[in-house]
Formats: sequence, C-alpha cells, structure tokens
Amino acid sequence: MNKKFTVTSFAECKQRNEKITMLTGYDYSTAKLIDEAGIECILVGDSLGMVVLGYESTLEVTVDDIIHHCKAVARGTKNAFIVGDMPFLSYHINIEETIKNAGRIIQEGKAHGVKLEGGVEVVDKIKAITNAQIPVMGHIGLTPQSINMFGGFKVQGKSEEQAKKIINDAIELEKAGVFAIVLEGIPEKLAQIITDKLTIPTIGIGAGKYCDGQVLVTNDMLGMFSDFTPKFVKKYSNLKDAIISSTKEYISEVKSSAFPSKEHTFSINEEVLEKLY
Ligand SMILES: Nc1nc(=O)c2c([nH]1)NC[C@@H]1CN(c3ccc(C(=O)N[C@@H](CCC(=O)O)C(=O)O)cc3)CN21
Ligand SMILES: CC(C)C(=O)C(=O)O
Ligand SMILES: [Mg+2]
Repeated sequence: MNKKFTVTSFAECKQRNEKITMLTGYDYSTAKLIDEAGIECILVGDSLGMVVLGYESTLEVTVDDIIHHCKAVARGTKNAFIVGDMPFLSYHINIEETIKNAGRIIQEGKAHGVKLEGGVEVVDKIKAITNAQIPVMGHIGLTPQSINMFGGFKVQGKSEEQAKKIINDAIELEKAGVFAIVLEGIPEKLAQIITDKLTIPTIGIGAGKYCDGQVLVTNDMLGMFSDFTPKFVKKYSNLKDAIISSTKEYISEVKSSAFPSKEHTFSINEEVLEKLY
C-alpha cells in the first residue's frame, strides 16, 4: 500500500462512489501516523490556532503559522495529499497578495493544495490561484473565519434563503475550478442536494453521510481536545484520559523513585568507575 493521493484520485473516488477520508494534521509525529494508517488527505487547518496554539478563534492564525506546521506535516507524510488552510486576511486584500500567500504555502510549506473559505465573493481569488497551477479546495457553510458575522459557530443553511445561497456558492466554486469543497455545519439533506448537483467531490464535517468524503479535526476524534465538542465529533479514542493518567503515573513514579529503573539506565565499567572515586 504505497499510493500517492492526488486531485485525480479524489475525482476518481467520487466516480467510483468511494468515500474520501481527510483529517487535520499539525505536526510531524501525528502526520506520520495518520499517513501510515492510510488517510488520503491531511489538512493543515487553521483550527491549528485553537487546537495547538490556544487561540480563542482561528482569526489570529498567520500564513507563517500555517507554513511552519505544513513543513512539519510534509516531513512526516509519504502518501497523503496535503492541503494548507489559507488563514483569515491572507486571501481578502487583493489578487497579488492572495497568489503570493497561496504560493508560499506550496513552495515553503510543501503543501500540495490550499483551502479557503467562502462562496461567490472569493471566486476571483480562486481563479487566480488555480491559474497559478495550485489546486484549491473550497469551504462553505459554517466558515469559522466568519465567526463575528455569524455570532458564533452556528449551523448554516437552515432557512430557504441561506440554503439557496449555499447551493449557489457550491455551483460557482465548482465553475471557478476548485477540486473539492468542504461542507461544514449544514443540514444533511442540504449537503445531499449539493453533492448530487456537483461533479467535484464534497467533503463533509457536520454535514451528514451523503457527502463524498468526511473530515474531522484529529485531536477531536482522538479525544484529546475538550475545550468544546461540536455535535459532529465522534471520539474514536480517549487520549485525554490516557494522557492524564500516564502523566499522573509518571509523577508518582518519579516522586517515589520507582522511575528510572535499571532497564532505562546506562552503566559504566567498574574499572573506569574506580578512577572516578
Ligand atoms: N477542535 C476543533 N474542532 C473543530 O471542528 C473546529 C475547531 N476546533 N476550530 C475551528 C472550527 C470551529 N468549529 C466549530 C466549533 C464549535 C461548533 C459547535 O459547537 N457547534 C454547535 C452548534 C451550534 C448551533 O448551531 O447552534 C454544536 O452543537 O455542534 C461547531 C464548529 C469547527 N472547527
Ligand atoms: C475543520 C476543517 C475543515 C478546517 O477548516 C480546519 O481544521 O481548520
Ligand atoms: Mg479551517
């Protein structure tokens, strides 16, 4: 099992009705493990800010932050397609800044593609980035960089007006040339309508089972992040408890001198030792 995943593999997945798997990754060790497990796409998400850097929202994340963590993920990844999230303000100012920032995430960060949030309002930026031969992933619905417009991380697309806007955004993003679209925090049936309308794959997070693929924040699904737990998170492990209990055991063994024991200790030749006394 040593197959590199590409934008073409994702298109083929949709044609074959095979679900696409994506998780976030922020560091070398974790990327190496999820890549070895066979994950097809690793997103160096701007959730980095909340999960790894302890920020209140994703708005504080910079292009340099994303590049720093993309580099680490790239060093641990053999097969997965790496997507770098474009942070807040990195694709809003003008086309030139946008291409430069997307280009840096590819050139310095060693990502294979970028993702940015928004619908019709970012179509010109998407076209410019794809013209620079950089694959772009769209992201609509609950777009966390819009937290101050939404008034919180709230499910989107429940009203007819909102739902129609999201459907139209999806169609326009496909026309603009994105290779896939993340659908976040929208009703399952709306995600189904969009998935059926599009020829490119949809990747859901809190968007139900009809999407062509699924993405979760790795720290959420491993149960090692608990500041908040969105309804869409399934915990496949409970690493939080594992980390706390292991740390408590380590503290107790160091305090009691049970650790380190002989097996974790180096010895010195008796004759050499004599000379030291
Ligand atoms: N650890 C983590 N996981 C994520 O999925 C994630 C981040 N961080 N940071 C960036 C955004 C923020 N996200 C979030 C955060 C909270 C909810 C949440 O609590 N939603 C409510 C629904 C609220 C409503 O519509 O009324 C829920 O119950 O799921 C959803 C998405 C998704 N992203
Ligand atoms: C939740 C995913 C889609 C994301 O954008 C992120 O992790 O930043
Ligand atoms: Mg993001």
